[in-house]
Amino acid sequence: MHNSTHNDIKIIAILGSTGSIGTQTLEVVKENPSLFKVVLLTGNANAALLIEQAIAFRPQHVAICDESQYPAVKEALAGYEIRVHGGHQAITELVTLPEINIVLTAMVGFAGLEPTIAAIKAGKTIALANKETLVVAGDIITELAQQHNVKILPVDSEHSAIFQCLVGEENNPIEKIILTASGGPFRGRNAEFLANVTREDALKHPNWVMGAKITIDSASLMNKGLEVIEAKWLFGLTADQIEVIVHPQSIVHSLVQFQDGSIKAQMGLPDMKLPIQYALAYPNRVQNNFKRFDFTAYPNLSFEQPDTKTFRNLALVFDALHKGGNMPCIVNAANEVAVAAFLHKKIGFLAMSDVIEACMQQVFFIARPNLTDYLNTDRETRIFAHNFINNIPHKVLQFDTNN
Ligand SMILES: NC(=O)C1=CN([C@@H]2O[C@H](COP(=O)(O)OP(=O)(O)OC[C@H]3O[C@@H](n4cnc5c(N)ncnc54)[C@H](OP(=O)(O)O)[C@@H]3O)[C@@H](O)[C@H]2O)C=CC1
Ligand SMILES: CC(=O)[C@@H](O)[C@H](O)COP(=O)(O)O
Ligand SMILES: [Mn+2]
Repeated sequence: MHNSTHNDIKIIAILGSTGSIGTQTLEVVKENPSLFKVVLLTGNANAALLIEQAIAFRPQHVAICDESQYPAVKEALAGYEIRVHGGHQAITELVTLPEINIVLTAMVGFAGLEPTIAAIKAGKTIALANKETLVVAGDIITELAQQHNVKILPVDSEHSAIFQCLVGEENNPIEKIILTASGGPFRGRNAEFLANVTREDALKHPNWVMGAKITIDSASLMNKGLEVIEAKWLFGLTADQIEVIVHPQSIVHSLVQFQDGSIKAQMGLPDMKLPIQYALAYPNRVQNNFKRFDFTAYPNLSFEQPDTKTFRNLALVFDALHKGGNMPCIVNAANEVAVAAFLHKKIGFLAMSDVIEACMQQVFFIARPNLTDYLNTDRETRIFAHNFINNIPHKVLQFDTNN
């Protein structure tokens, strides 16, 4: 384990550097060259951006998961002292490089699980954006982190907020946490309206610019469901200690209530660079020029109950949490397939919850899964979900007058 003082440079691997979190992380690194240096950048298919990032930041290694893009990246970086790797397995090996202090997991989906496990086993601090890792196998990840004395520092804005509220409260038990949700672009809408929304409608998040998958998750409230499970594992809570409240302005990023009833909140403008910087610089705070919050510009911060009858995903996630075992892993895989199908206009918005519910009912339940069980559950759920989608009657496919 490397211990850093305020003045030590931290050596960072960014998994998913070509995405929304990845590119913002590079902005933070660029602003703080005396604090952070990247040694590994990875992308899935965006070879052009990965090449551009490699030339700008000069990491020792880059890896592209989509092996068909490997020759292009290799050729473009031939004149530089940068080693180019291809395929998923390369990432799982590269995260163990001895010089790495922090692995920032910003790839999307289940693909984050195995590299994160490898990084923890190698003793690396994890700056965790990839919430799906904890949703799928939170028990294994948190136990491994304890065994290897590894910190998991949250990047997700809500969890960073809670983490920041807990500083100095190490001996004070949490009564409950309150996760804020924006409510997404369809807040206040009914099922009749949701039946006809398109991918373009759902991709218009009111407050955050993010990757497509998490943006759809936000619109369906699945993002908040995934965050409930993420919070359970990060902070050692029961489902009953986690409340979700809709806060359309996304200024209060989340809250912690202690046993004396006192509530602490962390606030600020919606900008992921702050939680990214906090995770990388932890335990220090670093001066920056991010736009500051002005209370008078937001005279009405509001809060309301989530509508879990219309947005069924959140209720399904609480069911999955109460059932435990491999049920959250089933929910995650079903949701990944459903979101991809929605983005490809194969199913409508409401059908995403149908896919998840059917998988929860039909995929084999395992009360005490091991890692192999999780990998099998993920694979079997995807097969079941694809079959289910292929059998959905035409009338519930996504309706889009533009096509
Ligand atoms: N965006 C945000 O503000 C927030 C995001 N998060 C979480 O962070 C993670 C990343 O989100 P976001 O940055 O928005 O997503 P993006 O879709 O913008 O970026 C995803 C990144 O992962 C890479 N990637 C995609 N599929 C795979 C795969 N199968 N294997 C390896 N790498 C892959 C992409 O590569 P390429 O582009 O080259 O294909 C890209 O670098 C998600 O888990 C999300 O829930 C959490 C809080 C906020
Ligand atoms: C920026 C971030 O952390 C996202 O997870 C965000 O919270 C999504 O917004 P919703 O509250 O709409 O899910
Ligand atoms: Mn979040």
